[in-house]
Amino acid sequence: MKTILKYFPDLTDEQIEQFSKLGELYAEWNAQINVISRKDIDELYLRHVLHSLGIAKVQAFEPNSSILDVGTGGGFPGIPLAILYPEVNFYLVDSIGKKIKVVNEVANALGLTNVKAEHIRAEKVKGEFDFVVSRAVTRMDDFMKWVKTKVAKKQKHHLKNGILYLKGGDLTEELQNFPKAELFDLTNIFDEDFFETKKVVHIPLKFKPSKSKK
Ligand SMILES: C[S@@+](CC[C@H](N)C(=O)[O-])C[C@H]1O[C@@H](n2cnc3c(N)ncnc32)[C@H](O)[C@@H]1O
Repeated sequence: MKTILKYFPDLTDEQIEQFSKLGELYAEWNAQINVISRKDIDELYLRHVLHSLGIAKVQAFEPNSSILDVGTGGGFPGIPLAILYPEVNFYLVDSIGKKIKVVNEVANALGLTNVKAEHIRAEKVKGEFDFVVSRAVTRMDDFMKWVKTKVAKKQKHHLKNGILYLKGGDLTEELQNFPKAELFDLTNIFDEDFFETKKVVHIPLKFKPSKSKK
């Protein structure tokens, strides 16, 4: 928990309490339904919580915006981001029902009213969102096929939109079809030793305004 406060010193008491409860909640749920590897549960705050919050250091979310977390597993990056942004609406999806059960249990135990979690494949999700976030789900090409139609084309009052994907490895080949992708290295954002998933890929999606009919 100290690691979180080091990089996010302005948390409210409620947020500190919610982040503090995560360790116990995941340990309890992981004993019943394995959603996090044993090795990682011991380093939950570094490897999962702070790691997920790397997205917030790349892009701050505006109140009332909507975020889709694709392949959230046990709730990453969605749950830590939902604690950090209580006024933002999060929709967490995964194709495995028991993982979504854990996400719902954790969100309820923390009183997170800004989280909706559903057992549904990414390809079947309806609606549009200001941002799509994700961590370690699939190759960039496949991922973009699933999600590119899910980023809001009308930007309403929001100035920004796009995709924020936490991904590891050498992304040169995977990103060659996405020239606008920007890469942010977590080791430049946090002074911590992360494991292999070190990059936040940000793909801003700009839409041309539709031409008015004459
Ligand atoms: C390696 S896990 C990562 C989980 C979580 N994002 C994390 O970082 O801890 C990948 C997750 O993606 C989910 N997944 C894979 N294909 C999916 C799809 N088409 N739609 C929704 N979820 C999917 C899997 O069920 C799994 O929970």
